[in-house]
Amino acid sequence: MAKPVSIQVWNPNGKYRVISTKPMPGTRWINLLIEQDCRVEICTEKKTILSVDDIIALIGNKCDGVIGQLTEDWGDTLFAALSRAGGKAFSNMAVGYNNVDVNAANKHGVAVGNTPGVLTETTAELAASLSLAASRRIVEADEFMRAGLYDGWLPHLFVGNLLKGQTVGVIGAGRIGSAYARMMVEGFKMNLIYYDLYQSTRLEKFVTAYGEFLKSNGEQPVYWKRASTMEEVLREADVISLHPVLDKTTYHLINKDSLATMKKEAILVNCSRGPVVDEVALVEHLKQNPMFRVGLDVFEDEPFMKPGLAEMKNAVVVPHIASASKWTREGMATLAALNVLGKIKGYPIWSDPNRVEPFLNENSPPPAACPSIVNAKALGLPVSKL
Ligand SMILES: NC(=O)C1=CN([C@@H]2O[C@H](COP(=O)(O)OP(=O)(O)OC[C@H]3O[C@@H](n4cnc5c(N)ncnc54)[C@H](O)[C@@H]3O)[C@@H](O)[C@H]2O)C=CC1
Ligand SMILES: O=C(O)C(=O)CO
Repeated sequence: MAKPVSIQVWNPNGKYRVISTKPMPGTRWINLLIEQDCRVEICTEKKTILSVDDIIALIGNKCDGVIGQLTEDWGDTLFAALSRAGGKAFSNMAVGYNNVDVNAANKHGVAVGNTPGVLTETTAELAASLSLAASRRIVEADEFMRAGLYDGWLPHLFVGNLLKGQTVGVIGAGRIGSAYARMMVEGFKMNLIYYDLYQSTRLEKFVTAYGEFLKSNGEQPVYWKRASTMEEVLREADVISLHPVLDKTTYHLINKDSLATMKKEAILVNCSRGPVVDEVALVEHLKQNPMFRVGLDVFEDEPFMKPGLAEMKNAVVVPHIASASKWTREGMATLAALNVLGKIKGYPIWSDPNRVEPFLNENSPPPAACPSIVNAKALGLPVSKL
């Protein structure tokens, strides 16, 4: 058993004990909990990733709800501990919840929250940044400059790819994938090919309308295509960005064979989850194809990179920062806190997790609902009429 971890306490006399396994940005989330009679305990332990034992020590004998992080392993052991302590609510401070065993939560009657919507644009913007950084070799050029190697303009110096008129491929055209597609189509006049299990009519309508607008201005229009297989996207796209959930259908979706299907000079961006890409196969592909470039925010064995990746000049790597804008991170903290608070207070579940703005308006109290509970149906929780 790990020794008890250090904590900061807010509102010590609050009736409901809510734990946050990490300090989170902003103070609104703390105030919202305190106003509703919660004692808030924030783990201030220096170590970045808490173990299951650390979290069990935090939960203790009485705990009404926990706000946790995507780095934590929320399985049967933790849900059993939370349930024994009287807890009925857990929320990830993340939209992705592949670190959570939802069946185990169901078994112990614990509601599982996530934070959709508030990070859509921020994450899409990072995917767009990685697309540009990779296509225009920005990191390589920056390193070259700082190393004092620049001794004058040259016709061949850091020549990269023009995006305009090329095709952007999106795999997983949900909230973030669609936002990214729109940025790339509108911002760089790229054509779109996408693959998803579901049709994205709104995205298609957007590209059609933008194409018509360009045409009416005498410019080359843009086009969209919904691919019937992922391979079609891999074959046709010049820039491919991955935005599906991580589950058993998307594990190693990009592997040796799929990499071989892509164009030799293609750009691959991953802002979804590391295991969507077979990183060992990717390193080999980067070695064999120096004109193939990659922009990665996530890694298969975070916080580590597979051997060889750090040495690859044709890879841009950043440490899982896609949702890291101040507004988004504060909003994620608010949504996670309101998921836990709402369940503690017996509020119903917000009917549309794609429309969370009312919870984020700092000038008015949030609706009396849980913004997003992924196992609401399994637990038979009522839906808000608001
Ligand atoms: N790097 C980062 O910091 C961040 C990463 N994420 C990741 O992005 C993921 C997506 O987030 P949202 O767009 O909000 O979720 P979403 O649920 O709106 O979109 C996911 C899409 O993936 C599609 N999909 C599922 N299985 C698929 C398959 N086998 N092939 C193709 N498409 C498939 C779904 O139909 C859906 O349209 C999250 O689950 C999370 O893992 C999200 C935010 C920040
Ligand atoms: O929300 C998520 O799923 C993340 O990866 C962090 O923003």
